Amino acid sequence: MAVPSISSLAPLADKLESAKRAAAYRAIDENIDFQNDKVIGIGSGSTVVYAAERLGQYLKDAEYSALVSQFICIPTGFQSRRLILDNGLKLGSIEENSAIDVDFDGADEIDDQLNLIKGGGACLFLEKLVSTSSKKFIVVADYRKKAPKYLSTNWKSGIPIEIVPSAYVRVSDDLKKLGAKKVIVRQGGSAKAGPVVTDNNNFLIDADFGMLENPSELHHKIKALVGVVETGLFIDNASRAYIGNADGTVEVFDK
Ligand SMILES: O=C(CO)[C@H](O)[C@H](O)COP(=O)(O)O
Repeated sequence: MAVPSISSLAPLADKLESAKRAAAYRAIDENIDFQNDKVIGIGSGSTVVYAAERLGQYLKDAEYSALVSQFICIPTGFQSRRLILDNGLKLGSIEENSAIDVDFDGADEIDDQLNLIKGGGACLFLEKLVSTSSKKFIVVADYRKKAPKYLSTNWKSGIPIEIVPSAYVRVSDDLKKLGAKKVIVRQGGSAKAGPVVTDNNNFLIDADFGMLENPSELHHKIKALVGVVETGLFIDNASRAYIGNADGTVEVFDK
């Protein structure tokens, strides 16, 4: 079955979903070198679902099938592992494939320098490991994610930070000393009594520092705290961002 052209797709009932799909499909179409790429990163969240779906469509297309069936796809957590398997793609590990050709992932917010806040889905550590191991990191997102200028303008939940569980009190105190207005250990809510546990058996803190004029400096200060595994600030990492709009158009931003 031939890969359907984007212009031939019927719009989805939900405009937001159509925007995510348009961004993710175009990102896959324009950023994979089918002859030469071998290792593909597949991130986490609701937008990258469409990126995996698009790659699955290429797998079913006789023209691409032999090449795509040889692609090794590297996941960023449990959800993305399922996306890879459910679309018939070959699952690999970062241990065996530490050099990735191109990675596709979502974002919680994107500034005008293509710095990102990530970790809304609790997968930030593996997302950073995979994206920083990739020659190209392509962000796929909908129109709600573009910050007018600075990060933490639209994303109000704070910066997600993965921490070693036993350090949660110490890190919370240290984050307040760094200027955080609000620090929360992320809770499972009605789905789990107690903190969210990441795919790496760690906890997450969401720390609200207000609007971020210098996300790089803040990232380095947080990263230096004892007990911090990684921050959800992705600085100077993304190569390009595809942002889907409600009217079906997609904007592309380059680093
Ligand atoms: O960082 C993430 C998970 O840790 C996701 O990529 C981010 O939350 C974006 O998700 P969505 O595509 O659902 O908006």
